[in-house]
Amino acid sequence: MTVPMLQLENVVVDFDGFKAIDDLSLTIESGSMTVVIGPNGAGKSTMCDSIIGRVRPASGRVLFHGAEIQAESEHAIVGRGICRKFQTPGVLVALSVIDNLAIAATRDRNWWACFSRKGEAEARARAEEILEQIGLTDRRDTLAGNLSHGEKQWLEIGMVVATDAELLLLDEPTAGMGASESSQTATLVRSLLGKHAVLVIDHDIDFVSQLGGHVVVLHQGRLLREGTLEQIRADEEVAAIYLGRAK
Ligand SMILES: Nc1ncnc2c1ncn2[C@@H]1O[C@H](COP(=O)(O)OP(=O)(O)OP(=O)(O)O)[C@@H](O)[C@H]1O
Repeated sequence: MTVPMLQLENVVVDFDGFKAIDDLSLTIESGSMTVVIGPNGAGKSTMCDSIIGRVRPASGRVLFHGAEIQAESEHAIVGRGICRKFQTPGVLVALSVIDNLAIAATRDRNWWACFSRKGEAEARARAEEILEQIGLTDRRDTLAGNLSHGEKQWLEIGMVVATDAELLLLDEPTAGMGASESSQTATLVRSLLGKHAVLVIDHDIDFVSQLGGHVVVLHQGRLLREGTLEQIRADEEVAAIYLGRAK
């Protein structure tokens, strides 16, 4: 029997008696796409926080390739190959696009990073590849601070990709984007699958439908439903608590 890449087993996250995550179990396979939706306060960000070690579950387990990681430091979890992009772009605004990517590609995920930095040439080559993948070739030498909001988001996705993490967590990658940029983002995120597994949190149902992944609906910290978007859309309870409300 093969061990799934990531498993949440009965995870509970408790903030002073309030269960932000309540007995959540979830499996993510290598190379796959999982899209997490749910109303405000459903626990989506807290779920990601529990995967990357930012919050500690009160009970339950988080397993990466079968190893328990719920008590590990964020640093150790990044070292295992899990990397998160936050909603707000965190690019280095005074550096060019290519330099941002090269720095991200240089960072060695292992704890001895300072002794074993990837070769400069290797990192530059990887940065050029990613530049093309994120569609910013013609912005190569532009300072990141001069990019549009959408371009910054793509650069940051590129920086997460440059870490070569196996599991990428993308928290609202289309925040602040228009329809055309969102659609390009969906194409970019889909292009990452296979080499990476991607977990996306997003509110925008058009974007979710363009991603075409396995959809998980959280509600009050619990897994309400999971399935294809079509199955989720057809579910009356989901419509009542989430899709109906979003209309
Ligand atoms: N550090 C904290 N201390 C106390 N309560 C918290 C903390 N972090 C989150 N919560 C609460 O936990 C619940 C889940 O929050 P969370 O941010 O995970 O939801 P979400 O689904 O990501 O929401 P949104 O879509 O609005 O970002 C909310 O009721 C929130 O107020």
